[in-house]
Amino acid sequence: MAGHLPRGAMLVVARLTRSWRPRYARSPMQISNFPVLQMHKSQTAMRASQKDFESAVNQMKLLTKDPGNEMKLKLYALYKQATEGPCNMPKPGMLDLISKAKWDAWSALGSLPKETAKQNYVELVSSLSSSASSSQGKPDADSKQPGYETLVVTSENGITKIMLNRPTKKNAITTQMYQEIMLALEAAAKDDSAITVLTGNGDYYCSGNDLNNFTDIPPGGVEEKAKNSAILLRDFVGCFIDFPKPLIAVVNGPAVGISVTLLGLFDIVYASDRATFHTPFSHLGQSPEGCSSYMFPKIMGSAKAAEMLIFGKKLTAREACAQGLVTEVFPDSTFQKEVWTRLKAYSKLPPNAMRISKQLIRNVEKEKLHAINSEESSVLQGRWLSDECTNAIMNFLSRKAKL
Ligand SMILES: CCCCCC/C=C/C(=O)SCCNC(=O)CCNC(=O)[C@H](O)C(C)(C)COP(=O)(O)OP(=O)(O)OC[C@H]1O[C@@H](n2cnc3c(N)ncnc32)[C@H](O)[C@@H]1OP(=O)(O)O
Repeated sequence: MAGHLPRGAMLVVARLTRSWRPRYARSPMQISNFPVLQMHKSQTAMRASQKDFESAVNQMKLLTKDPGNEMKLKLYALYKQATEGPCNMPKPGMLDLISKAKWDAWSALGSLPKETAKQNYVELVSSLSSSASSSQGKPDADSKQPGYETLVVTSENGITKIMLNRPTKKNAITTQMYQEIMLALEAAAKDDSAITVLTGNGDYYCSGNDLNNFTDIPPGGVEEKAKNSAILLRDFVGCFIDFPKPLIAVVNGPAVGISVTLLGLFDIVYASDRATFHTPFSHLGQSPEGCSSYMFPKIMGSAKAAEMLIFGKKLTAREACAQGLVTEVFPDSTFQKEVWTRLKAYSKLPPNAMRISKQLIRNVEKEKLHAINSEESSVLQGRWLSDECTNAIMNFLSRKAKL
């Protein structure tokens, strides 16, 4: 919670709990009696109907364990979005902290369609039931994997899903999140799943590097910070280069910066027609990473790659598909249903055959990709120390500039 809400909101949002009295003192938890809450996440995504939504809403009323303030805000926001659409309330005053926290959570969902909000709500309630039944010691094959604060990682039906989970910050990637994604990929490489999926929670896929990462300066000063960041970047991208199984990006909304460049290292990229693809490196005084300086010209030709990587041209999903960066675009209203139906079918293909085919394709240029990754990281290390970059980040952090 600390990283996700303003401090003031964090302090007072605890007061939300007063009107959310846990019922565990009164009756035992009965979540396991509600089949909709035992559905797997992808199943709920595929099937979320009005009935599922209403069941999930009813189930929340019976929840006996307090899910925590952050979760309550997420559920509140999704409920409002699902029933009323985008936030239509006037922004509450600064001193009305509870209403402000709720307003922030709702408005962070932007123009997320009602249907998607409904599905996400059902999924979230389902994930609560998974962790509730695990904590009761019941076997739970599709439970949310523990140990991640910035991600929701689930494994079921042969699919490991890694979901970026900072929706109120548009899933901007913090230093902790880089580390957790690496851990999740490392675990997914070894687990029983056939395919691995990366996606985002909320209205964004990912807004790229969290620009606040640059404000945490170690005792060695900015030079040490730049050096450590370059090492982190190289290791992070290295995990994508080496990932041994089919890796699929489910781009649920706009994507910025490193979340776009990395797409060149995925095997499939499915995008909602609401998604956009933006790499504003020059605007930020930075330079491309994620092996995009090699992969983008290879995928889309050097002129189109230059337009994106040098001039920061933002592509729509359809443009990105025409350029070969995206595999297929789906209408946002049916995106989750269509994509997960497709992925579920792919996950049933023989896993070893898929793994071997992927490695044949990747091994041809794995060494080259590692060399490019090292070079891009080293160039960025220098960029991070430049005035152009420092000024751009200061502008964003002082809210003078937005993309
Ligand atoms: C180890 C280091 C490796 C570095 C690798 C190199 C990587 C490079 C890149 O990824 S470059 C791209 C960096 N990203 C950006 O420049 C995006 C900055 N964000 C924006 O321009 C906008 O926030 C937006 C267009 C993504 C969304 O605009 P809008 O819809 O108006 O929402 P808000 O701006 O109000 O955003 C909501 C909330 O999220 C915070 N936020 C969004 N993106 C970032 C970000 N990248 N870093 C930090 N914070 C971000 C934003 O500040 C708001 O927070 P608040 O509610 O004000 O607390």
